[in-house]
Amino acid sequence: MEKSTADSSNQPLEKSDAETGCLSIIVLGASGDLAKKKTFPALFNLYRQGSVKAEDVSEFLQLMKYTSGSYDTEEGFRLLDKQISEHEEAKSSADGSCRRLFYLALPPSVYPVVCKMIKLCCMNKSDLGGWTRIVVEKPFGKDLESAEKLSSQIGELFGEHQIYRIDHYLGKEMVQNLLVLRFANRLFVPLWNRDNIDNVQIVFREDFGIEGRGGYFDEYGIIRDIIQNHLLQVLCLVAMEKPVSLDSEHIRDEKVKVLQSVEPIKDEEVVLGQYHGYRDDSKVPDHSNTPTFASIILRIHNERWEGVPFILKAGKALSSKKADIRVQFKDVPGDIFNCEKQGRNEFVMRLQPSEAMYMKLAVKQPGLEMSTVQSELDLSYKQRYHGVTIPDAYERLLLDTIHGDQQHFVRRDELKAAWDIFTPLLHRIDKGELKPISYQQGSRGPAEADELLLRAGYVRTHGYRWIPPAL
Ligand SMILES: NC(=O)C1=CN([C@@H]2O[C@H](COP(=O)(O)OP(=O)(O)OC[C@H]3O[C@@H](n4cnc5c(N)ncnc54)[C@H](OP(=O)(O)O)[C@@H]3O)[C@@H](O)[C@H]2O)C=CC1
Ligand SMILES: O=C1O[C@H](COP(=O)(O)O)[C@@H](O)[C@H](O)[C@H]1O
Repeated sequence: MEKSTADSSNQPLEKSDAETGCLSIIVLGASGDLAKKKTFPALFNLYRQGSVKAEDVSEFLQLMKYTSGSYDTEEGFRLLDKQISEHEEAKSSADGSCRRLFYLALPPSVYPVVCKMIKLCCMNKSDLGGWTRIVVEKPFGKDLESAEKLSSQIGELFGEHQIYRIDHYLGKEMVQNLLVLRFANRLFVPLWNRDNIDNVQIVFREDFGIEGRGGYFDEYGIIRDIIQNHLLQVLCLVAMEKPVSLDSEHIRDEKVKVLQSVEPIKDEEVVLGQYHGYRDDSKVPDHSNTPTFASIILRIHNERWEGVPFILKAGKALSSKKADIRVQFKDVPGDIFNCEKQGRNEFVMRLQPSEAMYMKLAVKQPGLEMSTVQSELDLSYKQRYHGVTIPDAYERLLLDTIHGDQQHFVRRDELKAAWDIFTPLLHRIDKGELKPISYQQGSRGPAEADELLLRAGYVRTHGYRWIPPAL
């Protein structure tokens, strides 16, 4: 554990394996939407799993204390500190160490002042060890400059080992599976490169619009909301080299290298959309230029990926709700079965809904004739892992923060490299130099996005029909 009590240098003073002692989780912004929808349900589920008899939500609620106060004055934070200290004294654990986890479910504009107040009033004071950690949510900045400013402000108060920048996609089962799949299977090792892979798609679709989040969404748009963080993090795990070990720094070192190898985005490789009716939201200006859909090709300039387009696509108010990664392989040279037109090999990982991975491939059509058909090797989690509950991303990530594991959190240089990629494009959209194309709600988004996909080299399978296996 890090002993950060009397440490003003922001460096970890001491490490030990023990993660014991009184734990206080302080949710700042407890009455907000994020806390209601994600943070408290995740905490309740963690509590329920760790306790034998706590099925009852009232037991969980009894563990909570609510304090209200202003974010920019010492008074409220002194009171908060007093309450945490009382709790720590009441619970005084065998080794006397105390752990304080501050979860900032707040607008980023107040992160600096809140962090300042925590540092001033609420740090772990136990002489016997423990730690103070800060969890921050996205959006972490609006562009490179604002993100760096925010990072510097928080970085003056806390060490990188104390800051946990959440990207909840890194807590999803199938996203966490990526490293295992790529590096624990000999099957994939020789294939995962430009010699065999033609193109990669990382797709997020939602079948509902902004639903009351117009104020937030119009300021950020789909690129800042989904692509610059969630989809780009997935891209890193798809494209990175094998890390030296599973140590969080080793993994993040490799992710940074991928991000730094991304080439500048070209205008002709971007399609933006805005759904018809978006501007009806009372908080959205009548002439808003904010995209609710974007399809963007990223190109990675390195030995493994030169020439392979990574198509990142995200949209709101579309015909379906899903998130998946689709890796399309090249054609087989010298096709003796004349099966090329039936479609290429594709490896698909569906992150949601219903986690699955499947490989689309050509097989002999069952029967007397020597003809081929496109079929699949299918690992559908519901069928294969019958009765297993897959934990919510926030549950895993909260547990990681308690265990001090930063593997699934975004490091400062990673964040900077991510903003580096998208800032020029975002600035041009903000200035109105690039305009979104209008699309109908419940559609696939602008037809131009499918045209871009074809131009990128994606070959669609026609006539493929999946028959779900019976349970
Ligand atoms: N284990 C499982 O659960 C399995 C499920 N299936 C299901 O079978 C169905 C077919 O699977 P699959 O072939 O992989 O996926 P799809 O046919 O849904 O998509 C394949 C590709 O074609 C694009 N596309 C889809 N519709 C259109 C369109 N009208 N015009 C242009 N492009 C389009 C998709 O883009 P975009 O991604 O943007 O939609 C994607 O790039 C899916 O519903 C899939 O979920 C298949 C195998 C296993
Ligand atoms: O971060 C966000 O993610 C959600 C989608 O999360 P998911 O886990 O349901 O895929 C999205 O609706 C929201 O706009 C965005 O801020």
